[in-house]
Amino acid sequence: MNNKHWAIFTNNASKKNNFIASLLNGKVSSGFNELRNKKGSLFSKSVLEDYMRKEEQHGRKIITNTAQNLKTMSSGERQKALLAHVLENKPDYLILDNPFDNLDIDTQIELKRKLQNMRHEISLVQLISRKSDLLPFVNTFFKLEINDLVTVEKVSITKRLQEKKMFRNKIPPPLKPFDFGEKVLIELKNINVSYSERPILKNINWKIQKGDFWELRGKNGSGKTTILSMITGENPKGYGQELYIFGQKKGSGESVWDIKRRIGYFTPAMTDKFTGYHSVQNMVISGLTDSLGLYIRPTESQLRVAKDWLLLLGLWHLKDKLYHDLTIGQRRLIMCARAMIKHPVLLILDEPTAGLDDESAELFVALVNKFASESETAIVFVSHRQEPNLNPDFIYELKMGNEGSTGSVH
Ligand SMILES: Nc1ncnc2c1ncn2[C@@H]1O[C@H](COP(=O)(O)OP(=O)(O)OP(=O)(O)O)[C@@H](O)[C@H]1O
Repeated sequence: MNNKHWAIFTNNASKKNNFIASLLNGKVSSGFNELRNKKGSLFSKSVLEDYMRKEEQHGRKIITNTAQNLKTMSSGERQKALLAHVLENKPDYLILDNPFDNLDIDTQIELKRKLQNMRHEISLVQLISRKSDLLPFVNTFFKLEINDLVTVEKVSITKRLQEKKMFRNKIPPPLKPFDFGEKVLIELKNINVSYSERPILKNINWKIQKGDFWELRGKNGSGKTTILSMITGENPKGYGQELYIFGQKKGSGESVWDIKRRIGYFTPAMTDKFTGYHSVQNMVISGLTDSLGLYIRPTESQLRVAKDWLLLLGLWHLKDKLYHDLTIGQRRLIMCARAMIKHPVLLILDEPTAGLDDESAELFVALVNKFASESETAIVFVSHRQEPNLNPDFIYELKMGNEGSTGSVH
């Protein structure tokens, strides 16, 4: 049987959730008649997050019968667990919301192969924001313009944005000078980590110096998040090891506050989930006060530097709008500016382009490149996407092995 399969191209303004809910509730739009009265399942990040919340609330595993809970699994391990779970219910069709986000290249290939193999048994509806993710056997194409489905011909790979259209101004300088004098910011010497006797990291040696721009690569489960939690001082496995964070050995009485105030951290979950009601301008300024959202009256100089950032991003006209009312792409840029505004000693960007459409991802990467070249901040950028325009100075790559992942510098 030749099933019909759909790709729905979304951008950051598309109301994906409305579409998904209607389809699953049997309100089938024209163009999807084959799915009428059929049983559908959803494979998405928000479904995974729901299960994670439920596991925590009920204190037991819900979709797996392994010893490990979803929360401590790597993103790739979670995605695999969810796919197995949604297929157990034997749906007639499966909605896949950006299924390749957060997956390493090999796991993406494996998932593509799996979906290809089941294309005769099950119909697939792929919601897709990066055109390079398109499943090759999909035969029907739509675009979701806010709430409206528009038929499209197979969309060609997007045109590149004109460099000159991006960010003409310089990165606004910090209000206060850089506050760490030494060259070496972070040093991991022969770091080993294992969980329940399972080795994860083996003899990791990594030095991050002032102004370095690093990309951190590695397959799902190779230990990238574990390394980041070492750098931010949050992982207790760092005790007793040769881990130096801003000059201080882990466990030598260092202040968590001192570490945190020197690090700008950006991850999409924190952007997309933020629920307070703050103006765009205040969200940017809150990066100077180490709060998420502004709870004090801003000073003149804070207002001035926020204006420069918003002008740089081309979002000055939105300064009084609620952060909530922006598109996802705009929110990510604002949160990235929020993390950069004080020129932290170290900026960590954890899968920052996941879920963005091609154009927004390109804009985001251009902002990071510009910040790297015009500031003294060191940057660690973690991504599976291998963003084509990212310009890191070095790549730190984790390679998985039986005794844990080892690292190398390129
Ligand atoms: N608290 C924990 N208890 C048990 N196992 C853990 C814990 N934290 C992490 N792990 C395991 O350590 C391994 C490395 O996880 P980590 O999240 O660091 O990988 P990652 O490289 O960030 O993966 P991904 O790219 O999929 O996010 C995984 O196999 C994970 O299941």
